[in-house]
Amino acid sequence: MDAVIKNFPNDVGEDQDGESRSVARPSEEEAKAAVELLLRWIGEDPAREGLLDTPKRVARAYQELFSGYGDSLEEILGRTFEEVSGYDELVLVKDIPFFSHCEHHMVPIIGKAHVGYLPDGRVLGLSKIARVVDAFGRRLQTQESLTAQIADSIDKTLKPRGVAVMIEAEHMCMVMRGVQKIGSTTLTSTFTGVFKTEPQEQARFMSMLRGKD
Ligand SMILES: Nc1nc2c(ncn2[C@@H]2O[C@H](COP(=O)(O)OP(=O)(O)OP(=O)(O)O)[C@@H](O)[C@H]2O)c(=O)[nH]1
Ligand SMILES: [Zn+2]
Repeated sequence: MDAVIKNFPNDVGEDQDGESRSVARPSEEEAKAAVELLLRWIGEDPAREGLLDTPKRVARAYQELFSGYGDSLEEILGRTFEEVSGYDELVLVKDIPFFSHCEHHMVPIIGKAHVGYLPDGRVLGLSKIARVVDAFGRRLQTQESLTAQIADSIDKTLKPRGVAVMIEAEHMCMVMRGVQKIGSTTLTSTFTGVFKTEPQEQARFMSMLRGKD
């Protein structure tokens, strides 16, 4: 064991029960041995030339694909600034591409996130919204949790009048295996604040998303 990483599956530093959690992290050698085992599990020979460096490559690729566990939401969302022009209308960043992995099969989820909020004096740098999507996307996920985590983290740190998040994604566990439904898309949405309490705000988000505003 060479380190202990904090696992933040559901929120900024908390698990689904609201308690902070940490898991023991194996060494890179241990991770490589696990990949070698999986190679044998699929019927491969880890000793053949083409596969000699594969455990190392996979262990490193996993570090990149799952780098979200190391991202600090406080750092990403900590820098907000006052909107001096007095703009207090909907800010919508749409079509943010992301790659995630489903927590059931550990295969890719490929999709787009649409994130909107109604400022209450302070605004976020636009790139930070895309960074939040990546920070939660680069973890094992369900689409529902991903949607809720993006909304919650922006809601808690920026404290806007409301946050609206919609995600459209294709789950490779439904495409490449199992029911094999190529082209099926899953849509999820979550609303906080006035998007929840005022139907016309939610309708405005939806029509702006569809380009009708
Ligand atoms: N709600 C939800 N379900 C998901 C998501 N990603 C994958 N799943 C589903 O998780 C379920 C896991 O079902 P299980 O019956 O335990 O696993 P399985 O035998 O591999 O299921 P099949 O995919 O039907 O073959 C499947 O129905 C997947 O489609 C997600 O983001 N949200
Ligand atoms: Zn899956």
